[in-house]
Amino acid sequence: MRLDLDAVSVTLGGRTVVGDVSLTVPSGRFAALVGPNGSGKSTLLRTVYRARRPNSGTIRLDGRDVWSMPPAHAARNVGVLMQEQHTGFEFTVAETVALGRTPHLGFFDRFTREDRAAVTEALDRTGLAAYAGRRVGQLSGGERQRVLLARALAGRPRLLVLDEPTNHLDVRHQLDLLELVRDLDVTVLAALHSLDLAATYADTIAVLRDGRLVAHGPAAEVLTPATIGEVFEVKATVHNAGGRPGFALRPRCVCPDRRCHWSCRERRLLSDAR
Ligand SMILES: Nc1ncnc2c1ncn2[C@@H]1O[C@H](COP(=O)(O)OP(=O)(O)OP(=O)(O)O)[C@@H](O)[C@H]1O
Repeated sequence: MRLDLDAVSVTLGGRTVVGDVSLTVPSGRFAALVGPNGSGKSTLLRTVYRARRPNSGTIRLDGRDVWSMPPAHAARNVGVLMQEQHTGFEFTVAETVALGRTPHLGFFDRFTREDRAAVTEALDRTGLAAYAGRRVGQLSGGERQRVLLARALAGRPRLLVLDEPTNHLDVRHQLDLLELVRDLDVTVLAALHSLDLAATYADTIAVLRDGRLVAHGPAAEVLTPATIGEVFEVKATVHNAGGRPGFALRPRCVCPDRRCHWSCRERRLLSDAR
């Protein structure tokens, strides 16, 4: 499923937090959204899965405006893994994952063989088959994150929107999740904080700063020392890590006293605010 964002802007609290963002993710491709805290990544993702209507601009799935289509149609096509998503802790893993089939069911519909197969497949793919009967409240944060991914996959989406999907996951499960997502035959738009993971798994990287799209393209073209340095305010060196860019990052001093650490940056912000 092709995703097109055209001049998308969102204003919150009188401030433009996403400004005039246009980008395309072709069908089956994986685009990573990177940018500093507060740069508008989550807000932009929310416009795609219909949680936040943009003030202007359009979002199209295979050419159809997401905000004009019936909500159920969007829900059947778009799987979502948000930050800090809440789940009913008293539900079992299987029950939670089964909720991912909701957009496919009418009000009085019963679970069909296809629904059950989709849930089983999602549990298998995320390595959760053995957890099916466990209560979600008894799981670790990382295990719960996998349950939420399984719930998104159970809907057999054609577009996956992921907001920091590797939060709470240990290194192996971060890799497992992104390998799994990359190998699915779906389009992916994922906000990631790790430049290394973005460069390893995404076909293209979209860089946001202050709500604006600074660059979008293959990692080797976009994640340059100059762009990383400017956008994240760090010193970056980029090396070849097995055919894709790898990064060494150090703090960059932005203070008059040239002391590179958080507290001096905080002091500067405080003195600017006074
Ligand atoms: N409801 C709201 N009202 C006012 N401002 C908001 C609201 N929601 C978000 N913001 C602001 O919009 C900006 C973008 O927030 P957003 O959560 O999209 O950033 P982000 O890039 O996802 O950040 P992070 O990496 O920290 O998750 C932030 O400055 C945030 O404070």
